[in-house]
Amino acid sequence: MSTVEIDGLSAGYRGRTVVSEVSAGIGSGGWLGVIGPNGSGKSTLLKAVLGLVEHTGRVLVDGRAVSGLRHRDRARALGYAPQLPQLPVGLTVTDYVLLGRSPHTGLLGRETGADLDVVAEVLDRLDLTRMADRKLPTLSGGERQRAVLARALAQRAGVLLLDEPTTGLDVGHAQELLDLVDRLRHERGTTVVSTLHDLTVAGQYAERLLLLNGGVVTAEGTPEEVLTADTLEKHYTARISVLSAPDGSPVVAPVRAAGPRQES
Ligand SMILES: Nc1ncnc2c1ncn2[C@@H]1O[C@H](COP(=O)(O)OP(=O)(O)OP(=O)(O)O)[C@@H](O)[C@H]1O
Repeated sequence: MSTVEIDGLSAGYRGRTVVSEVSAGIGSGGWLGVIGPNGSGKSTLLKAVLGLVEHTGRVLVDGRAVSGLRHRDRARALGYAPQLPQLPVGLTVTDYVLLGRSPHTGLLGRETGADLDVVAEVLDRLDLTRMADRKLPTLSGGERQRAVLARALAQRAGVLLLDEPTTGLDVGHAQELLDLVDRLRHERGTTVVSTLHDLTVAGQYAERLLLLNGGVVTAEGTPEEVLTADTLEKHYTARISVLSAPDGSPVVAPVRAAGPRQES
């Protein structure tokens, strides 16, 4: 159960600003989807929320400035699954996911039975139990991606920051993972901020979407408000139709350029 307030957040690398003046508020148990074309600043925005890159502006979790939190408290408040994590080669899946428990372990850093229970539950929910003893480099891309998520979920933070969590996952595992995150938000009030490239999926899960282009917010609102053909064609430089799913949610369909088709 955590609220997040992002206030005038700008961020960049070596003096070059790549995210400018982003503000957004997310209520407890809310899901903000951050969308935008490649290089628009989505990952940088998540890293700035975590305080991992140079930034100005404020991020408040439950009214407390993230910049003022000690490392351990920050890790209890914010769980993070990066897009391209460095995976320690020697660790098994269980050892790696246990790292997510480190903000909760005692001074001696020893895990308890309760920590192991959390890890076992997360592995089960992400369909990783069969691989619990495997070394990370032996996993497929999609299995590795799920292990990264498992570690973030094991942190049991009030806020989850997920950077492209479904990259490399087949449609079934992607759905399973997003359904799991959705359940956490309903069961525990976990607040979610995620980047997502699949715009239809972004609209299915996020309550609100924030569209970045060139590091600035170019649209913000409900999926129905943001996922319009006009807005997407303009900001993605793409040909797009927005259809309506049986439940009324937007389906973003790319449209092939007119031209001769290869006949068989
Ligand atoms: N470590 C870095 N050092 C310097 N520039 C960086 C660094 N990381 C990202 N950038 C630059 O910042 C800009 C925003 O990158 P970012 O990764 O935030 O975009 P993104 O929207 O997440 O992109 P994608 O959809 O391709 O993952 C890009 O121009 C990128 O080249």
